[in-house]
Amino acid sequence: MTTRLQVRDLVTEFDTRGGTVRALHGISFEVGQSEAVGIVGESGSGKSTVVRSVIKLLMPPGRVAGGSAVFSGQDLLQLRERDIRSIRGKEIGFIAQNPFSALNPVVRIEKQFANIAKAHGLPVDGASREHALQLLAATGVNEPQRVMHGYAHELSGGMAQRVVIAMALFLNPRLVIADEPTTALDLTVQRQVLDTLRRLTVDSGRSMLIVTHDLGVVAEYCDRVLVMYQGEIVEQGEVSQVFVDPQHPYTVSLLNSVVRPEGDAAPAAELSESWRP
Ligand SMILES: Nc1ncnc2c1ncn2[C@@H]1O[C@H](COP(=O)(O)OP(=O)(O)OP(=O)(O)O)[C@@H](O)[C@H]1O
Repeated sequence: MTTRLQVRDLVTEFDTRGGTVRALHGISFEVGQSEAVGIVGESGSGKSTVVRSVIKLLMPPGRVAGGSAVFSGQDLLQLRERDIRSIRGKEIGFIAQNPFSALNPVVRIEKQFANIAKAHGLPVDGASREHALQLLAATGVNEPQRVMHGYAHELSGGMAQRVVIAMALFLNPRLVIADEPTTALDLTVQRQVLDTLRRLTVDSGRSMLIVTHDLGVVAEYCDRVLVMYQGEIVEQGEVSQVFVDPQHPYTVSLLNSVVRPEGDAAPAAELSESWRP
């Protein structure tokens, strides 16, 4: 399998008043071509920090303190801001948890698509507009023409997230990174959006790295899984392997939390209590 992203010994720290907090303790993983990799783990385990570190979208006081993230032969972590910007959007699409934070409230959706193309020196013409409309339709946006003319505030959360996904796919990135892309959506919409995301990425030869707290999403949409606990990957492997025969006690407790007879998932705090390193 061709490796698309190779992360090695990633260390990320947050400088706080109380001192330096190490959020990632040297983690390593890969994402292959045509592969969807899920990152799971309880709240605060470091899932978002991983993806934000890799694409250099970590907000201060966070900083990468070590390691590498090689994509297309270059270490993203060593790139200057200008250079990583030319990769983000074009070669790596990013979908954040809150779609409204990714959309500009005062610019029409159509113009936002155009701005993405312009930022990468690509033509804005009838063909690019048609491509945007097709992506909006493919992600399940009703009346794409009307949406293109409108503003973000006119959209429901579900529609806004579909627009953000269409924007992330607009320049045909080879890797799409999504941080809890469907958490804000209701279950039916969640499935539709994830079906579309998988079809437009992995099924089209691209790769996907998706952060989620939902093991069902991983089981259904991912090929491999990384299980995180307190800033470390405690287990990783094929979903079919890890979910059927987990090797690490934390993975076991995580899986048990969703397959309880009474059908309730254990809250994260309880989950931590059930397994201590
Ligand atoms: N602004 C910050 N200041 C200090 N420490 C932080 C900050 N943001 C994150 N951290 C540290 O990084 C750890 C990982 O946070 P992160 O948001 O990556 O976790 P997560 O697994 O994505 O959680 P969630 O599922 O709730 O989004 C936290 O437990 C905390 O120790």
